[in-house]
This record gives sequence, structure tokens and C-alpha cells, in this order.
Amino acid sequence: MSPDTSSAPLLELRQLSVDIGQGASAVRVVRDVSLTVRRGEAVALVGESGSGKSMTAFAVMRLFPTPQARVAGGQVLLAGEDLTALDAAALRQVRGARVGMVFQDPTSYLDPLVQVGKQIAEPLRAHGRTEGLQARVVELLDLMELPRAAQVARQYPHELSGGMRQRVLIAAALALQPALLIADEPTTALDVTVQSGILKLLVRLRRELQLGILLITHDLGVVAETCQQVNVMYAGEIVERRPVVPLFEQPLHPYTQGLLGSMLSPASRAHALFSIPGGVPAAGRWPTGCRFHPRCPIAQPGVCDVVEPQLVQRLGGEDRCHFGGEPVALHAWEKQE
Ligand SMILES: Nc1ncnc2c1ncn2[C@@H]1O[C@H](COP(=O)(O)OP(=O)(O)OP(=O)(O)O)[C@@H](O)[C@H]1O
Repeated sequence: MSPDTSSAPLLELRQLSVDIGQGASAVRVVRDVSLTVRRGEAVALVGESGSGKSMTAFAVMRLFPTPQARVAGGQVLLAGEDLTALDAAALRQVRGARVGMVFQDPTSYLDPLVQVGKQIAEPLRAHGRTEGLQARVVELLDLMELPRAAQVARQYPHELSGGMRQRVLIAAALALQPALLIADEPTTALDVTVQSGILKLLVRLRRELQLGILLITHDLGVVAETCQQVNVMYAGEIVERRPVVPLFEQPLHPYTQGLLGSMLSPASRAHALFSIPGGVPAAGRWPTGCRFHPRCPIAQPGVCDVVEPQLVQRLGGEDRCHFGGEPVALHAWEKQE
């Protein structure tokens, strides 16, 4: 089935901002992020560590890892309903039932003392279902392509491989048939062959269940295998947003070009052309003008260090660069080192 892109967005972030801390000491870690996920569509949020991807994902369900973090502005629309207006109890009803979530390290989200089948059934119980739990668990494990599902349901987490544990967590996330899955680095902790199996599973689930997926990753290889739309994030902002094929064929923002050049070659998984020099600035210590300018080989003094670029529509997407579309030569990155 092809994605149903005619329907209203399943998830729409509108000018979403996240702060850590209050008042004068508040640090804005996510600024005015807008993005859309439709049913049957996988949308990537990609960028280096510290760019604000996870904070954006946590903001959807207000499940922040730190109590100091809060949604500071904007809207989170789920099928048109603004989740930022819901109180904690109403939001709990949405979690699991309408939005499933999986994270990087499956081990830390599973109770080592409880059989995995019981853990998959937990969201069903929490939402009041008491009948047919075992059959539903086996059905879910089958859907996750785990052989001998009934037997796996009786096993404990330590008896399963990392890839199997992640499949168990995806099963639990989808137990209540949510329309949206948020997956934050779901394969980062797994080795490459296991990673590829999980990505194929996500692609199949997206197609068969018409699932919308928001996939958070630092790895453009993962994006290429899985997603239709890509949002590139840097220093708390979206810097480029385009469908996956044009993004890979002709990246417009120098940061996207840098990320692509620093990807491991798919053939060898070994040699990247280079790595982008420097690192993402600490939250709140954003450079003036374009936040990427200190690392950018084509930054122009007097422009990029002074004027904040806005997202501009270009070539079927958007990018935030005063000189967007200018190809950055390989040697220009090397000179930056
Ligand atoms: N618990 C916390 N307390 C204070 N600041 C935090 C906390 N967690 C994250 N941050 C800051 O918020 C900013 C965004 O972090 P976030 O985790 O969203 O980035 P990310 O792109 O998802 O990176 P990673 O892949 O490493 O998780 C970073 O500057 C980070 O230092």
C-alpha cells in the first residue's frame, strides 16, 4: 500500500519550542520546530548528538528526561488535537493508545524479572483490557517476526538477544494499535546486521499498518533505508527539510552536505570522506547569525556571523542558509580542520 498522504497530518508540530530551566536561567534547546508526519509515512529527524532531536521527540508526549524541561511554545497536534493543552491524566490516555514509543537501549526499558509476554500485555491491562491477552501477545510477537512466539512470550529479557528485545519493545509499543510510533535511535545499540532487520521490520509495519513513524537518528544510513521525509536538525533548529531522494541527491544546506560526506560508505561501512570539524555548541551558547557558521566552509563574514537565516522554500523543500544550494567542495571541509 502506498502512503495515504492525502489525509490530514497525523502529527503536526507547529513552532514547537522546549526550554530547560525557568525564567532568566532558561535555556532554549529546541526553537520553533515545525514538522509533519502523515499516516503510512516515516519521517526522520536527523542531526548530531546535542542538536535537540530527543527533546523534540520527548515534547510530543511531555515525557522529558529531566523535570526542568518544558514545552515553552508552539503546538503538538495529533490528528488535529493539541496535546499541549491536555492535562497529565488526559495525556496518559494518549500514550500507548494513540502514540507508541521505542528508545535506544531496549534493556533499560524491560523489567529483568518479568516474562516478556507479560510486559507486552502491560499496556493492554493498563487500558482496561482483561480478555484474550495471551492470544494478542502471541499475535504481536508473530507480527514482529519472532519465531516460536508462544515460547518467547514466556522468556525473560536476559534470555533474548538485543534485536529480539527491541522487537519485544516494538510489540509493546504497538499493542494498543497506535497510529503513530516515535522511535528514538531504535537501532543505535544494535550491531549492523541486527539493525538492518529492525529497520526492515519498521518499513513493513509502516506499510501494513499504515503507521506514521517519527524516527530520531544521527545516522543518515538509517534514514535512507527507512524514511520518506527528512528533517535535518542543528543546534535546536530545523536547517533543512526535504523528501529523502532529493535530499541525498542534492543536499542544499552545508550541514546536510557535511553529514552526507561524513556518512560511512554503504559498500564498506568503513570509509567516510571526512568528518565535520568541531561539534554542536552547548545549548544556549549559540553563535550569532547562523548557528552553523563557525563550522561552515562557505560562511561569509559580515553575513553568516551576523544575520540569522530563515527557512526558505527551495527545490521542493526548505533550508535555512544564506547561500543554500551552493555545493561545498571536499577540500573546503578539509581546510576547516
Ligand atoms: N537532562 C538534561 N539537562 C540539561 N540539559 C539537557 C538534558 N538533556 C539534554 N540536554 C541538552 O539539551 C540539548 C538537546 O539535547 P537532545 O538530547 O535533545 O539532543 P539530541 O540531538 O537528541 O542528542 P543525543 O542523540 O545525544 O540524545 C543539548 O544541548 C543537551 O545538552
